[in-house]
Amino acid sequence: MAATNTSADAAQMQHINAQLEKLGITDVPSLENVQLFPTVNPIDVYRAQIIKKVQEITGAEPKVIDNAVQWTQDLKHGDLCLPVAALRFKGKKPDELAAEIAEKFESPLVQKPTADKGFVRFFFEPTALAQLTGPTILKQKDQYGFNSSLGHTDPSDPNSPQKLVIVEYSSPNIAKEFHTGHLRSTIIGGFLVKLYERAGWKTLSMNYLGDWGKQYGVLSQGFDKYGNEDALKEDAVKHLNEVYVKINQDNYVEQKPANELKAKIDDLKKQKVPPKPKKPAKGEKPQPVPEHKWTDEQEAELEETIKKLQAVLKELEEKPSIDEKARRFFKRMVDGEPEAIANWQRFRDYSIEKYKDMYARLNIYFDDYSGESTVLEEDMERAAKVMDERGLTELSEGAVLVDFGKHGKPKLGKTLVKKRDGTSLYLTRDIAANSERHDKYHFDKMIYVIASQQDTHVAQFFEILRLMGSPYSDIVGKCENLSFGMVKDPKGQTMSTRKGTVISLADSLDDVHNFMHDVMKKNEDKYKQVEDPEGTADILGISSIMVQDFSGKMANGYNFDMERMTSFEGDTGPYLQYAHARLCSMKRKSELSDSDLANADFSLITAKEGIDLVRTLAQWPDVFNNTLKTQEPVTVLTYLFKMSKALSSCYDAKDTSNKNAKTMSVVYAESPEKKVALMGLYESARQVLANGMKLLGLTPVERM
Ligand SMILES: NC(=[NH2+])NCCC[C@H](N)C(=O)O
Repeated sequence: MAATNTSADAAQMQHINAQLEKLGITDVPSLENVQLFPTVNPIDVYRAQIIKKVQEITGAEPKVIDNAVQWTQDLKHGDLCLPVAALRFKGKKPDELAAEIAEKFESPLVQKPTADKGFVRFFFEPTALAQLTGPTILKQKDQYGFNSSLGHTDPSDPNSPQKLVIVEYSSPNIAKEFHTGHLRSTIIGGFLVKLYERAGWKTLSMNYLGDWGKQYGVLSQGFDKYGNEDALKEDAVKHLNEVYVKINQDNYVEQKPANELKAKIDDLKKQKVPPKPKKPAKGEKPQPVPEHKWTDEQEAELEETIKKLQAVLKELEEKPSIDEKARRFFKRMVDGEPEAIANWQRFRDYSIEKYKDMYARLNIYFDDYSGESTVLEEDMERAAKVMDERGLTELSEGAVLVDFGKHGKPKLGKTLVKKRDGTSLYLTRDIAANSERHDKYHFDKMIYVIASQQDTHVAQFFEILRLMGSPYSDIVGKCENLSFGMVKDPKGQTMSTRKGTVISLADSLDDVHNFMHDVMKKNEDKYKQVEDPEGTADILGISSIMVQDFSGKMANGYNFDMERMTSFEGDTGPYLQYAHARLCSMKRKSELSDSDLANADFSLITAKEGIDLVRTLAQWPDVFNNTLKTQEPVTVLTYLFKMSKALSSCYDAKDTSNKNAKTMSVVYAESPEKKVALMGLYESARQVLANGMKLLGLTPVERM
């Protein structure tokens, strides 16, 4: 859980004021509008300035101006821009108003703006921007860009209580494969938790294990037959999966004769019914109906055969099968029989232990391992009663179902909420768990990170909760479903356990690890200097997977392509890690300390490439705020690649504005002051890169 830093904002403001004073800039709007921004960053000073001046010129409300001012996609369109139509100003045409604002606008921080049709484009004074931004980043370090007041019930009061968000994610099924879908849920959920923490929320990571249902009755029988204590302790996830696969094969073989018989009977029954005439295609004449010319004896004979087969089937089905035994066993588990529960409990505990190892590799920790098994029968009973009282449910052949068509949502179809034998379902458990969590934690928001294949399931359970009325409907009002697209194989094919094409988490982590380790070993000198090469290879591998996952919108699927994601070229994890490690190496070689850099004179950064890098670094706080709105990791990632590109164009840039200036290389700097300034700039870039990477859940490496 995150903690807030109550005095941070005041301190930040003081620091910025001191910087401004040093720059001799006093006409900054007494910074009154800065209170619009919960956390103060240089970019906010510019916003405040623009708001103030635009207010003076147009008389528009500061809040309205604040909402209208946008950042630009490309620096050539300015640092911030104002689409004047968004001021909702009656009387003047947008381009006239834009021209008027550009004409009258004056500020020591901002150059003369340009009017571009209905837009006013603001370009910051580069020297002042560098002198404000660089020192701010070097001072705020791993806090730069984040906004810890948003998670408070009153963002302007750091002493007001923090809000709580529960993120439910990962949620694998015990004994079944931990597949790429679970991996995707895990890293997206991990990102959301970090995002909310950085915005000052209290967060709770919840893992809702698939650990209940008849399949655990199947598993128990499998363990009796194929289980091995040592293997269970060694790697429960792997072992239980093997056992589960074997017992399911047995189950399949066992049921094969009955299933074949069923198919045969269906086939015979079909023969009894005369074939239906085919619907004629457009323009075609109706075909004559083939005659059903069976004699009565033949009919009777067929009838007889069907009866015989049905008798055999009945006999087969009455033998206690694995399936039937599993059903009975599960019933005993539901009834809480200690003997029935004992094995299952061990399976669960050992599996969690193993999951924890895997999560640690991904830098992810859960506060609560709940699961389908933890949902209380009495809560499901209570929910069932409410559903009944509200007229939501109906009986159908002994089972209970909801027909959404009768409640204005025909698209959601029908769904079972209780089986004929009275046991609960996945859906029933989700319904009851929702309010249980609220009773336990009183969350302000809960986000379910679930694969899009389950969109209908989530839509159904949310809708049922809404229909159930208060308090259920109030609680579901605080819930969000974050649905993500499917991960496919490199050729874009669906991965399936049956086809043997599912990539398991452990295997894919090991594969990328090995790949990156081989890459590292190719450079012997560097390799020798890496303190923990195995650990570093792991981090690089995981970065590859995560960056690939975050490269598009979450709703879109992608192809799991080991070759592409591990490449050092293109927008990949290794590329970002390399950019970070290179900056670290530069700092080591410069032999400058943080306190040397604290005195960096950023006015010495004059090359266009350097200025553009500063301008990009100044945007980071806005990118963070925007990410909170989109909740999309790609918002962060796109920015980090843009920034890394601005950075790499600095490496061989020459300062054309200054005859004596050399390249932007720290080593060849023309004076000790310039060396410090350049290193200060690169260290600021490293800090922003690290902040962004960590927000995504990546661990930036110092050497590789
Ligand atoms: N509340 C939920 N239904 N969460 C999603 C659970 C995912 C489920 N265990 C699965 O692997 O498919």
